[in-house]
Amino acid sequence: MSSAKQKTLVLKVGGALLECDMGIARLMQTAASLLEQGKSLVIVHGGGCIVDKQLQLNGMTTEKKEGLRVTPPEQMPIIAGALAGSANKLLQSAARAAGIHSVGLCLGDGDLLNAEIKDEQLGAVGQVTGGNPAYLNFILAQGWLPIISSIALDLDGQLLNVNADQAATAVAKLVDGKLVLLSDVSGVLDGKGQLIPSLNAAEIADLVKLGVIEKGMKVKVEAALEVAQWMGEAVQVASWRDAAQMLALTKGELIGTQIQPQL
Ligand SMILES: Nc1ncnc2c1ncn2[C@@H]1O[C@H](COP(=O)(O)OP(=O)(O)O)[C@@H](O)[C@H]1O
Ligand SMILES: CC(=O)N[C@@H](CCC(=O)OP(=O)(O)O)C(=O)O
Repeated sequence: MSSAKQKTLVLKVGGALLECDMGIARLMQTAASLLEQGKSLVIVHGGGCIVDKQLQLNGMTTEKKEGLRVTPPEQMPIIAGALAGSANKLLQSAARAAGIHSVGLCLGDGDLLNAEIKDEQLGAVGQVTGGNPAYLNFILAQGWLPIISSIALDLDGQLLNVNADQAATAVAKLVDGKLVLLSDVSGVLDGKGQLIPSLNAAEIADLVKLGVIEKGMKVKVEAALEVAQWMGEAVQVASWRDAAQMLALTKGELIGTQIQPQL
């Protein structure tokens, strides 16, 4: 087996998946199939839609700046509850139903990854700093599936809200793994809604300038590009919604858009 095949696969899921029982079940079937093949797998998740709902139920308004949620510290208990609680346990529950032994974590568990305030104007939004893979490696060595939310702790113990694509990027780097970002679209789409099979840094910059790549997808491709550069291999952006892509993933085939490193 080549060393590339032995790399831990980090799958990031988020968005509307958390509101789609069929999508969650298919994701966990895919995970079960990868684990049966002896693959080492980590799931990192978001759940922006659950956060939106919980904040609304609590009479709070919310806004995003360039794809990142402005997080007033008083909203943090609700956001942490939505991501590290509701979303994380929803996925764990589906993992159990698919016969998977999982461990639900946030970025702060076992000091996996530390974080610091990213920008005072965004409030309690975290930017991941260094970490320690020991606890994650222990879980993986048992053959268990870590399911990690994007809630982090700073060195003083303050809870911080990290964008889940950026959290997945940091986890992939931590375990020197392969990263696949699964969203509700089949990959990065061009101005006509067609899938773009491959993108490099210059092409991404052009599409961002033209406004074709925006909002959450801008954060996603920039996170993907950072990991691709760091690892020297492509990061895939694809869809959890697409049954054919999920099947291809279990076969180790390339899916969605390949975000290419600069060689
Ligand atoms: N060029 C693009 N191609 C595909 N999706 C795009 C593009 N530009 C913006 N988007 C938006 O980005 C969304 C995916 O980002 P995001 O909502 O953050 O996903 P997730 O919550 O799954 O991480 C898509 O549903 C789409 O609305
Ligand atoms: C700072 C920031 O934006 N945090 C995100 C974390 C969750 C997330 O990224 O969820 P998706 O993957 O579903 O978008 C948020 O509060 O929505």
